Amino acid sequence: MQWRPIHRWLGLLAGALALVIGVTGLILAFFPVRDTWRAVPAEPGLPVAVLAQRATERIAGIEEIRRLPSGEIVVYSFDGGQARASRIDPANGQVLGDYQASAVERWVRNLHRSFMLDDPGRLVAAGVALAMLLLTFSGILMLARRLGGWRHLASGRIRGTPAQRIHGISGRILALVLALSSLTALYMSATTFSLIQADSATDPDVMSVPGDQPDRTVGSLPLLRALSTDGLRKLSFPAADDPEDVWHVVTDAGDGWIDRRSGHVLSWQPASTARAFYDWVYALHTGQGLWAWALVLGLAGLCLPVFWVSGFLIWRQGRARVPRLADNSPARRADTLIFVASEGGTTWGFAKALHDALARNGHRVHTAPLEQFQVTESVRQVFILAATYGDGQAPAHAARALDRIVGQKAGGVPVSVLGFGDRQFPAFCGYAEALDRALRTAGWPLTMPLECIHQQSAQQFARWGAALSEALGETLTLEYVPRVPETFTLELAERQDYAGGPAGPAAILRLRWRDSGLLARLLGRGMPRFRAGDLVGIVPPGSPVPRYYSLASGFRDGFLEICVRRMPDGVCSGFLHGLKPGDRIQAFIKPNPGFTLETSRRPVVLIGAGTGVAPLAGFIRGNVRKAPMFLYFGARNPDEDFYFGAVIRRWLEEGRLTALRTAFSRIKDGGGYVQDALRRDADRLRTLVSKGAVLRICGSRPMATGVAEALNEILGPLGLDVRRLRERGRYAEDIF
Ligand SMILES: Cc1cc2nc3c(=O)[nH]c(=O)nc-3n(C[C@H](O)[C@H](O)[C@H](O)COP(=O)(O)O)c2cc1C
Repeated sequence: MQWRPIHRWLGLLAGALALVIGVTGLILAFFPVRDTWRAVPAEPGLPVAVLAQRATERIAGIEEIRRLPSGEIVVYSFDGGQARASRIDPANGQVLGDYQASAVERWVRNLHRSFMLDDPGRLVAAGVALAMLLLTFSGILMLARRLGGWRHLASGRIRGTPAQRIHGISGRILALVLALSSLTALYMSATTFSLIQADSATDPDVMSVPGDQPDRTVGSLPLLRALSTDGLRKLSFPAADDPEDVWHVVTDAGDGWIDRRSGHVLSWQPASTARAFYDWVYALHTGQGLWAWALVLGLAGLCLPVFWVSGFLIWRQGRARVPRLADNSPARRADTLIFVASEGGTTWGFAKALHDALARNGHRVHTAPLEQFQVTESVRQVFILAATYGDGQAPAHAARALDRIVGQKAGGVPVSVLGFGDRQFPAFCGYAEALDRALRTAGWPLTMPLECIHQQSAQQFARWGAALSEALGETLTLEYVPRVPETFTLELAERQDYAGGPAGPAAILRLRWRDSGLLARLLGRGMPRFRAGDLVGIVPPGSPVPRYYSLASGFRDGFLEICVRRMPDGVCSGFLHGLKPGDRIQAFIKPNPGFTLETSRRPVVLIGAGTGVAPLAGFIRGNVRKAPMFLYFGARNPDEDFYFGAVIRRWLEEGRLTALRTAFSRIKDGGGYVQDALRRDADRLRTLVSKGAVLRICGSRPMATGVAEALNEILGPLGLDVRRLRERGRYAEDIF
């Protein structure tokens, strides 16, 4: 089932009406709280007879006494030609004031129940409740999928634009409340339209036995003396002008009818389960008598506008991410098909480059989302470009695409898969692999073997393009220009320069941003939240291609810090090294969810070399809770390239860093390389890993390979290795 379009369209349409229901619901939730606040409840165990006796002594012409869910006692009377409803003090029957729902309350309630349109409006409101139920259900399914399965639903970190995070986080918190509100609303609508019977019992045919005796006083009626006010709902008095009329008492336990003269119980009907159920449904929906729950309901009402606006923004942002394909041939006429599975939209950029290159060569190319996979007669070749999400799963829109592909009979047309993923994740390009496996098993031929592109590498894509050119025997020029997301301005606040040794100088740059306001943030235009270990993309002047640097600070630190080595002929590093305090640059954030650290009390082992220490320094800086953190740092010479050295020592004193082990390769007795430092500390590392430690490695590829080899040796006795730690999400690398 394709939940995304259902969720989107229901959300946009029914969501607008749900706004009215949400806002009025928020206002209505206030009344149960006020009622509970105002109520003067009866003392526990007060017999109904005593309460009624006290009331009759103070008020003439009583017709009915009600106990409201808030505990308030209200007496309805008719005296001197005037009907009144009075709140009384059950301790003495004294009138506390009139009881009347305010005009505002009635107006809001009518709007909430029926949009002021009586029965047709009630039907629409029921439709909205049904839509809300479907929205909650589809939203939770989509969220579970996005987070990599049901087990991550409660605790998985929701990433994305501020709108996506607001939508997901508030949805996760309130899904249950919204589902319950919708279900209870539907049940109540069904009883209103008599589709369900709320109370199956019918009143017995009873009357008071005629006679000359006078009426018994209410205080002397045995049933009412036995019943407690705690369970009272209402007590109807017999009409003065009808000698056959009876007392009728309604309690949580059941209904009783009493002879007005003898005081005998004429009939007792225990409360039906249907009524008890309806009462629960009513209380759950309205919060009547459950003031704390009413507050939760109010919060849910408040969230509806937030949902709607954030959902609308997500829809708009999603549309903006998919590039326009000027010459997309109709599927039935195309000779080449390109199918795309993408969550964040970047894979579409690669698809467009392939589409344009093939179209330039005279192919009739049709590009579409993967769930539309269908190979028509005119087709000669098919390409699938697929990103992986969650735990090796499909992007949400393509969740059912694999079933669809498996369900189709293999033809002779070659289908090639190009995967997009990130090596940080244990299931690197897991979805592309699954697609490729399914296609091969089904017998589809291929033009190109499966290739997996790491972190949207333009170079890797170009290499794949060159191989494709060769395989097709035609010259293909893939012009992939990364779509640079909306950028923001950063201003250099300060810089710290290091000699850096033979590899060239390096600098730590601290940059600041100007606050862009909430609206801009919601629209995805402001300074996004980021965490140490995420990446900042910087677009140097005169180049369309951004370069990425690991972040040594988090948003909460109030600045953005990176450590940049000046590369020979490096366009971006040269530009950054030329910056002076006060100079401005354009940048954007690229989340690096596989690498950033979740807050926990687990020990953390950080291993890095050279400028690779930057994100690790960011983790230590953010360790305000002082979880056990161990840094293994490798450099050449402490005087040249011990980046962050001074501040790391300070963090060590403050307890943000538990222990520091350094290895300097170019000085005498410096300790060699970082992997040598690991081997020297093997016992401690084994203890930490057996306590559940999480490892983060950052630096060059040769360093990462050396570290992985050393750790495999060290962890061997524990029956563990890097691969297994990676699979368990405890080992991640950031390699440059
Ligand atoms: C929340 C999240 C989960 C991810 N999970 C995986 C994964 O399990 N395996 C993988 O190889 N890549 C994973 N990635 C990386 C993306 O697949 C990769 O960045 C891809 O290029 C995104 O393409 P898109 O922008 O078209 O969706 C994940 C990215 C995010 C943001």
